[in-house]
Amino acid sequence: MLKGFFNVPPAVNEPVLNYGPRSVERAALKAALEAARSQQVDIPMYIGADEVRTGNLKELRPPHDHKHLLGTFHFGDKSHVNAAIDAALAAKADWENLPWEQRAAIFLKAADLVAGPYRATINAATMLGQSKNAYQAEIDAACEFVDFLRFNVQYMTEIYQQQPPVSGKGIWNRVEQRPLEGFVFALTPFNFTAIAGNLPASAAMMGNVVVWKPADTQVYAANVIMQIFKEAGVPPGVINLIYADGPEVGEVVFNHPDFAGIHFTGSTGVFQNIWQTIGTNIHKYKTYPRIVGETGGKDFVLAHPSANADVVAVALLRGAFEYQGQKCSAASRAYIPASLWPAVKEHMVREMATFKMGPTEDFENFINAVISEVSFDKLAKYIDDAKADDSVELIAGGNYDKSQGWFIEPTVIKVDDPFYVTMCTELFGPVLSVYVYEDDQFEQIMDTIDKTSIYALTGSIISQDRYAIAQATQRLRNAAGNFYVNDKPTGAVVGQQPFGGARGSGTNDKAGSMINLLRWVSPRTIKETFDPPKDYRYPFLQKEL
Ligand SMILES: NC(=O)c1ccc[n+]([C@@H]2O[C@H](COP(=O)([O-])OP(=O)(O)OC[C@H]3O[C@@H](n4cnc5c(N)ncnc54)[C@H](O)[C@@H]3O)[C@@H](O)[C@H]2O)c1
Ligand SMILES: N[C@@H](CCC=O)C(=O)O
Repeated sequence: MLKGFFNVPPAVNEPVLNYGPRSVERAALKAALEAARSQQVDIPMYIGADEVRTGNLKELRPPHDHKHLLGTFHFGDKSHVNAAIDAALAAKADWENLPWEQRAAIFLKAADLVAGPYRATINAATMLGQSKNAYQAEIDAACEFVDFLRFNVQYMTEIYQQQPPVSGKGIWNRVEQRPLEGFVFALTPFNFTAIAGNLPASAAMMGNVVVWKPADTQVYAANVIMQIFKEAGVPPGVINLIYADGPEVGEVVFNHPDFAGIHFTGSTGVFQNIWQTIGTNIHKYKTYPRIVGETGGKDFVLAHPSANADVVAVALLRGAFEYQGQKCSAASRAYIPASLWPAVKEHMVREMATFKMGPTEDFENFINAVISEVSFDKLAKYIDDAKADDSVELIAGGNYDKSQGWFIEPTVIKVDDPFYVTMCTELFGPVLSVYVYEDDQFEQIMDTIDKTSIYALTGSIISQDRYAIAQATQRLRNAAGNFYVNDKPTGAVVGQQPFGGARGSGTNDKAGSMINLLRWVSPRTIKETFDPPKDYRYPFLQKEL
């Protein structure tokens, strides 16, 4: 066995490629898209060393082209959840006893595979399966995924290096970071390929074994992630990928005595149900499970009267509509001073008329489809209700069409009531609600922002007045876990802006940071005494002479 204090290559952010006309990366991506469209994949579950095919097939179709079949995946049931847990527990001893540098090597290799030979494949899968355009796929499936893997390896070494600062005379104090006893359950959302890969990988990196269930609408790219993990050398059973009905999986996982933790990203309601179930079952577990959940948002942009109207408009155009507003961080409520509104509105309406909407394979399309018919119908209903409401003014968009794909036109509505339903509820789509406040009501509007929704994920202040920036930073300190000054509220970068919100937005364990990795270990303190006493009597017990 190798012995040494090893350093890992310092993590740096993966450069974002630009996919401009005639670029090498654009050609590679176009070829990968064509290859993916020209075949139908048959996607198994991965349990232990086995690829499991049940014959209970579910179809995968691009959200922007629902007549095209990308392939099918094999849906499982409770027996497969149990099999995945058994496979994880069987792999546990070997995996947790593997020297940490070997685990590090596997995930560093996975990062290089994503950055290199799999880049076009994983981006193409994300573009087709989740309807992200080339740039949105690149910053997610390629760059953020690579960053998660490389930075987490570095944080892992930093965690292992943290040792008690003092060892008294004749004593050596040490801290060991044990993997959790049992298995970790990774439950991942549809909207970020990087998050889907990171939730199982971060727990596994720290020596845990994992059962991973992605969203049905993300299975197409999840399958590529699993191929990368396998090629990188993740041993069988360490990460088991299953597809089954969420509540059915939950019933098995949350009743299992070896359930040691959940790594969740998704909606607030689902997470709150999970937490409640875990609480009810707490006596069934061998250890108190770690509960990590990053959840929904109702993210705000606050413009101060001193703000530049173009900066505000661009923060909203990008923040609200990139990836069709399906980012937990998406700007979905804006507070604009009356003096600035005409210029902001003019800029937005003018530019939104230039948005092209359509399939991801046409690189001119800035806007693509929303993820599913369920999401489409929900968004269409909110738009219809808003159009029918006298207190709401339609500023832009408002149309939708499901004939080819789940297309919702980017929509801006202006509301008279700052607590109108679309100001409070997470819609998860390209609908931005704007409230125009009187210029002298800046302080009052911050109180309104703070109490409008249950969430506290991201938010922005846009201002050229430093006093206003300072005031908003202080007053809104609990309204967002990621706060932006003169920027849009989306696009956090691993290693630069650790990501996560509080209140109804999650446990704020900051994905892609040391804070998150600490949730997947259980420290053991070891005290060694070199010359232990051989008589129980302390000096004070001796008789005074
Ligand atoms: N805070 C963050 O970092 C962050 C990041 C990405 C997405 N999100 C949030 O995720 C949501 C969008 O993703 P989504 O639609 O995939 O979320 P979702 O909650 O519908 O699904 C998340 C996962 O939970 C599973 N699931 C759903 N219902 C379940 C149940 N009753 N029991 C067990 N499992 C169940 C799904 O199959 C999926 O794998 C939004 O609310 C968004 O804000 C948050
Ligand atoms: N981390 C991403 C959002 C992830 C949630 O969907 C961002 O900062 O935009």
